[in-house]
Amino acid sequence: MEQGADVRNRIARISAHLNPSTDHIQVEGSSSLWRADCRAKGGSPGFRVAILGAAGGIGQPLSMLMKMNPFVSVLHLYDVVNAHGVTADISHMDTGAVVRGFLGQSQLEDALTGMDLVIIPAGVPRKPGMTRDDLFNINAGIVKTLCEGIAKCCPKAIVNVISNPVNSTVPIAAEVFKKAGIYDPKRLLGVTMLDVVRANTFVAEVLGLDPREVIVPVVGGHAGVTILPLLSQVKPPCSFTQEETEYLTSRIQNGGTEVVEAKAGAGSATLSMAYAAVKFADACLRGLRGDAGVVECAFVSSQALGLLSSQVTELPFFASRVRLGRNGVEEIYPLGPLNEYERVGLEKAKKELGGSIEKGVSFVRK
Ligand SMILES: NC(=O)c1ccc[n+]([C@@H]2O[C@H](COP(=O)([O-])OP(=O)(O)OC[C@H]3O[C@@H](n4cnc5c(N)ncnc54)[C@H](O)[C@@H]3O)[C@@H](O)[C@H]2O)c1
Ligand SMILES: O=C(O)C[C@H](O)C(=O)O
Repeated sequence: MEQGADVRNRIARISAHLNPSTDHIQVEGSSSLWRADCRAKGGSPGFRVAILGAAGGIGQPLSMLMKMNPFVSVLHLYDVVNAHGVTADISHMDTGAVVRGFLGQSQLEDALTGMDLVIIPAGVPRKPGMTRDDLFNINAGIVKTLCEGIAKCCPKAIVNVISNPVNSTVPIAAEVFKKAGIYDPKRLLGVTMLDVVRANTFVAEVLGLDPREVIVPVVGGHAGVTILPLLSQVKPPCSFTQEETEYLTSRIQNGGTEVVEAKAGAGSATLSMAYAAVKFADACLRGLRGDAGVVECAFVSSQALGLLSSQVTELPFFASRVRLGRNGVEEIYPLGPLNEYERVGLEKAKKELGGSIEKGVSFVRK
């Protein structure tokens, strides 16, 4: 049995590692004290993950799901509102990760220091009648500021950008990192997983299959015609009529708008996005851990591997199937054989994508 003085000493040692306003660790008996002590020193195995925009519609369910992820040992929840409320709530879940909350710009650096993976769902969502590009004026500045913090505090972290318009916010992040001299294209990934999740679901419906059995590669970008599902490469192998192809392509490209309209002014996809973001983050962590054969679609620099020969298109960024590993993107797969319908779609996608990328680049360079 520990004596009173020993317990007090332990509390004093733990306190030295904790911020009482942000850390939520149960301190009851000697065994829980010991656990808290180990974790406060980063003693438990696993990755350190920060979510920026953690109190939002995506941020909250994403935080909850990341708290359930067995690869996560430390979870930092940052927002400009309600970060501590969400943190207190999530910290009561009896899973392994230690959760800490950070509120407002003055705590951004503490939120980011030492992180292995940073997920960014911060920013405003669409309302009916808006395009994702209509969010640029507000979200570009938010992403820029957050990435400046990443460059300073965790330059080696893998960064998952969710904030729209992804086709522009990822180039913004790249430019910020270049300016800071820490840009590693392998570590910056735009999250297009929701397009894949939707494509798997809609294709499975048409084929009468379980969506978990279906894999649809979706390439290009994350807005309207830039979302290019490759229905000729669906697994398991199958074929579609022209009518099915047109229906599926249009439904996948307009999936976001379908949700925005159904929510009728109350925002855009949050729950399915949190699911998709966690699926993607989990893949990034499995890659970091050294698992083999982790392949997902993501919007990445076409030169992520520093080899012009690996460039999928002439554009500087493009969503492709990528293999994830210890350094982030380890391999970018070529588009593979496209049918005529997909070749036409690719040309449309590239035209729009080029302008969106350029808009992001010049926002930082101006
Ligand atoms: N990539 C995708 O597939 C995809 C899917 C759905 C939504 N999105 C995008 O994700 C973003 C967030 O959507 P949402 O529904 O969660 O919105 P939301 O408004 O519900 O939440 C956004 C959160 O960001 C926070 N925030 C704002 N400025 C911030 C800053 N400077 N630093 C930190 N946090 C800040 C807000 O306080 C809020 O909590 C939107 O831009 C939306 O378009 C992307
Ligand atoms: O459609 C939106 O504005 C949000 C997101 O990009 C989505 O695809 O659901």
